[in-house]
Amino acid sequence: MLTVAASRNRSAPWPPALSLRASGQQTLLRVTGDWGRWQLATQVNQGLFPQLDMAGSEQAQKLVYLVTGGCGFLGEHVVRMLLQHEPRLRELRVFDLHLGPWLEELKTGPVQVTAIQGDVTQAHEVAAAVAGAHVVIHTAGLVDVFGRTSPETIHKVNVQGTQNVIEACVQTGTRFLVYTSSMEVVGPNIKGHPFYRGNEDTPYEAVHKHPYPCSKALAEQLVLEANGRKVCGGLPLVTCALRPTGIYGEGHQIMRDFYRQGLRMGGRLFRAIPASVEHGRVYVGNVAWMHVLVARELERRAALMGGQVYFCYDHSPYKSYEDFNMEFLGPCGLQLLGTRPLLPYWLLVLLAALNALLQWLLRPRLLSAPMLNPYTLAVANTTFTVSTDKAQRHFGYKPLFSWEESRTRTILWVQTTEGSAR
Ligand SMILES: NC(=O)c1ccc[n+]([C@@H]2O[C@H](COP(=O)([O-])OP(=O)(O)OC[C@H]3O[C@@H](n4cnc5c(N)ncnc54)[C@H](O)[C@@H]3O)[C@@H](O)[C@H]2O)c1
Ligand SMILES: CC(C)CCC[C@@H](C)[C@H]1CC[C@H]2[C@@H]3[C@H](O)C=C4C[C@@H](O)CC[C@]4(C)[C@H]3CC[C@]12C
Repeated sequence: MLTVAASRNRSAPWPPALSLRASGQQTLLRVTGDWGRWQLATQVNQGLFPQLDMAGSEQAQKLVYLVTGGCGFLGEHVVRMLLQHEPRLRELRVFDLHLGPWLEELKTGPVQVTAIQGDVTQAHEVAAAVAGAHVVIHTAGLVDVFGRTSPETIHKVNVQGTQNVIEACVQTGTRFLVYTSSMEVVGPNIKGHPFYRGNEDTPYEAVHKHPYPCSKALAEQLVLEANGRKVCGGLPLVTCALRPTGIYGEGHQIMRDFYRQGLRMGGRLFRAIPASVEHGRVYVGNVAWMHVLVARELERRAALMGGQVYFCYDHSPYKSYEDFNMEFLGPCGLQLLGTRPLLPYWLLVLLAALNALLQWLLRPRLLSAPMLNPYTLAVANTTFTVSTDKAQRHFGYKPLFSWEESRTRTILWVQTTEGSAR
């Protein structure tokens, strides 16, 4: 018999903990949450759902994986996905500048989870973490399009950090490197050219000025050029890069910010971008799943996949940035007002420029950075969507989560994490 139990405790009254039990004995599925996080802690790591293990549980647990940035928005999903779907794992190293407390709960399963507090800009720390790993999934990065961090720091973390990861692989003999790149490596470009449902081979003039896309483009290039380099022991390094579009899902900070902003404005948001501008989005669970599959298949299909780039995609609908957000914020009680932008575009451009000027004048004293600046406006206002099947052709990727599931999970997350804020 299956029972579902909900519990609330005084110190963390929301969200409630839900558990699914078989015959009143063993907990099969536990959904917990705390004030800042939505956590889905399945017991797959403890061997209760062997049928979910996609790679066949008969294989010995022998592999060591390292996930850099493993405590970030995407990184946490990659870590949890690996524990669920990579039965050959013996040890999972989670490397991050800031370690999350949720890592503790993962340490009780059969896979050794090793938390490593470290900085990718420190070559010796990276080399120590990489030594002995079979696969490195490099998601660590500084994601800043709001001008909170200096261009030098963004370059140091995203480019020098990636170079350190590559050199560590070469020095220590690690052969498989998966890099989390970004759609921003391609575009939108500074000329505002649309990229309409393009694929990895669609010609596009990729010209950047902003430090974030520049750094991601350089880092991706380093990773791809490193493919085939001889690592310690003489075998070739196999690398590839995944390019997510705008990721959404449980833990997405910007979605949370929009929700809070809507609540502050009495449940209303005002349309700023025309509904006809399509912005590519992909569910975090599917992006994580792509990382797991690439990491698994890179050895067997090295000749095909080495040095390749793959957009991350799923069945999320093509919509404008704001209309897409409303798929989640609508069911949470927010309304997007206007079928057309409230302000004329020239005024938005002016406001964005004013924000940038103020930020420049007040630096380094300005602690919070506005969402609207010339760069974010250009990205939100330029069509950029992908339509491709390259990942399916090369390594059999199919989205693990349907659009309905991705949507439901995201709505639940917004409701639970922000329930207390109302
Ligand atoms: N969020 C998106 O929409 C999106 C889209 C495309 C690509 N990406 C890429 O995905 C990756 C993860 O992004 P995210 O959205 O999860 O961002 P995030 O900020 O949530 O995660 C990044 C993680 O990297 C860690 N990190 C930062 N600097 C570090 C350093 N010097 N040393 C070690 N760790 C460090 C952070 O502590 C954080 O945990 C990034 O490389 C980003 O460029 C993100
Ligand atoms: C004009 C305002 C009303 C809206 C501003 C929205 C803006 C903050 C959003 C729009 C598009 C977003 C980016 C996009 O989803 C893709 C990426 C790629 C990824 O590598 C990093 C994040 C980033 C740049 C998103 C940042 C937030 C953006 C610009």
